[in-house]
Amino acid sequence: MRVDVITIFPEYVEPLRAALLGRAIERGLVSLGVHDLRNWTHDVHRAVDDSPYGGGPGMVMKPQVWGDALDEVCAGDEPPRLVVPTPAGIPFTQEKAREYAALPRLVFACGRYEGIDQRVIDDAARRMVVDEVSIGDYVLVGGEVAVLAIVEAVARLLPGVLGNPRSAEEDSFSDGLLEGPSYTRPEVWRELAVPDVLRSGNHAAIDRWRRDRALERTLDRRPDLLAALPEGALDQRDQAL
Ligand SMILES: Nc1ncccc1[N+](=O)[O-]
Repeated sequence: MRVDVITIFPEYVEPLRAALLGRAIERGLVSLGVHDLRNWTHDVHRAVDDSPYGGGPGMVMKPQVWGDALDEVCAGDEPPRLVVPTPAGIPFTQEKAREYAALPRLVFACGRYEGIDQRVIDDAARRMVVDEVSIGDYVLVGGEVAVLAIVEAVARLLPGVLGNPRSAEEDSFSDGLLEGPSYTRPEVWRELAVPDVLRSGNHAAIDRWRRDRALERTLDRRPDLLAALPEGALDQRDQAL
């Protein structure tokens, strides 16, 4: 997979080259390009923003600069998926991460200030699929943090990136529920014991216990996820909980 990030703070996304993703890059599973948006400015001040039409606070990023940057970075036979992180976007979910993990190319446009001139999105949408996505209902200063989160969520799904591929299948959200509690040695720690069933060796009982804890936690913390489960996802026993 080829990932390109366009930002005015290229150093902000350098962490992508570390750890998990660093290994994926070394092994050629992901190739990463980071581009400084200011390379496409033409004035001595290297301006990337201007005041908003209609007034209002803050600044808007200029269409000409972004247009030239996207023309160059998105060039190629296969148009990339253009991902624009914004608090005004559709929710980025594990399902979206799985969708992106199947794509050959992702280009991330990191907006700062009050966002990017809408015509940049509208123009790009003439040539490629553009996703405006949000990683949460809060306002960050720019899209770079969202890119770190999205690229990590996607890269860990790529075959060969994670040591144990099963963990990607079994983590939270893979079955629509939150993951329940986990335990490791020692059996008792500060007078807190590991639930007996987990040491019973009875795998059917263990799976049942884990699903019950996941259902309870999801009901308690994210009832919206329960409501979103496909028809029939909960069996009789689940309903009883
Ligand atoms: N929440 C956000 N705030 C600023 C930029 C991007 C954002 N996001 O969620 O992708």
